[in-house]
Amino acid sequence: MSSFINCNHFVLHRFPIMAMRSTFNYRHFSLHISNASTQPQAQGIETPPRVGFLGLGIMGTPMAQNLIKAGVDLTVWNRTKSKCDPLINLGAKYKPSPEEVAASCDLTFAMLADPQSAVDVALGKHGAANGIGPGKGYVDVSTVDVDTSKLINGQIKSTGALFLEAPVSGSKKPAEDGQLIFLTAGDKNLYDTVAPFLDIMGKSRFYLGDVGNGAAMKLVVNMIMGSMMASFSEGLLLSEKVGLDPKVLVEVISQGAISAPMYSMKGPSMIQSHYPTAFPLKHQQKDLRLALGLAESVSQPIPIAAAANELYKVAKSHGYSDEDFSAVIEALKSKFQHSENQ
Ligand SMILES: NC(=O)C1=CN([C@@H]2O[C@H](COP(=O)(O)OP(=O)(O)OC[C@H]3O[C@@H](n4cnc5c(N)ncnc54)[C@H](OP(=O)(O)O)[C@@H]3O)[C@@H](O)[C@H]2O)C=CC1
Ligand SMILES: O=CCCC(=O)O
Repeated sequence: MSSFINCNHFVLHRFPIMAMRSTFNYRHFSLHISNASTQPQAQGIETPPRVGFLGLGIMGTPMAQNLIKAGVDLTVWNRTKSKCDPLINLGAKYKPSPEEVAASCDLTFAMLADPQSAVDVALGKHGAANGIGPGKGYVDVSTVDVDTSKLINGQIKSTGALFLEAPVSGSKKPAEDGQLIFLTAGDKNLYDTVAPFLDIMGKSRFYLGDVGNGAAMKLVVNMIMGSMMASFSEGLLLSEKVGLDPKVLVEVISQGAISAPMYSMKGPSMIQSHYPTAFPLKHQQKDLRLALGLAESVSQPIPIAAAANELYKVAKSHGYSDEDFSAVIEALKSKFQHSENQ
């Protein structure tokens, strides 16, 4: 049913999602969360774990839905309460603060917009850290920078709980289909404990060692993606300007060495100036900004990503923040290039 591939110290566990869903039974799941300062809790006792989910945006909602559909005992919270309602209708419980979610659950996942919101929800006034403690775990699946992840890790660990960072590769559709890729780092014990839940929401998971490595991996991946999308945008517009059919360009690319699913998925709608949001442009620009900080921290030049970041900033300034990141092409259209040069 599963295969284990060892790549040096990185271990990739692959489980076909359907196989996982058919074999996962939370009623027979034993919770083993321990660290140096705590004894294993409920070890050997078949306890249905209570799972919390904080942050029900584009990604958090389908991830939480998949947990509910798999039979997980789920408690949700979101800053805008109305986004909890569809999940409550599916059977989720609700608590009015991250603190109360963490206090009432064994494991708490968080899927927040950016570093500031991740810190606020984890460490703020009624944040999860106030309700968490020994025998519990906190899994932050948001895309944040290394320092933010380490800050949250330190505060969560100081309560006696365990911490795992687990940002995801894959967008809205993979989230809906339970096909995300988890880039995890932190407490290995917690990683092992949450693996069945990651396998409900995703198709693969990487354990990358110390806290910060998951955040860094995610930022490198999204740095590449942001630059690819900017370059693709230039190609689409250039092809059109020289009298080529951009639809044919998309087809040519799809058959060659630079083929990527992203181009085939986003190209046709970009040609029609249509950007249905899967990954908001503001989040792609946030990731490029954070990747630039990461590169700065080790004096690594990333001029292509720096140039791409400027384009996303232009697109944001013209109102495309909440559209899909493929709307970066708008920043290259003459109307905006002209106004930027004035
Ligand atoms: N969309 C995508 O394709 C992917 C996104 N990601 C990453 O996942 C994370 C979530 O992305 P996505 O779901 O698309 O984003 P959304 O913008 O759809 O959702 C953001 C979530 O964060 C909450 N939030 C924002 N600010 C605060 C705050 N100050 N306090 C409390 N909650 C807050 C929002 O609450 P509210 O509803 O009240 O606004 C919402 O639940 C981001 O880090 C993103 O970079 C990773 C992979 C793919
Ligand atoms: O962070 C967003 C990633 C989107 C994707 O991997 O398709």
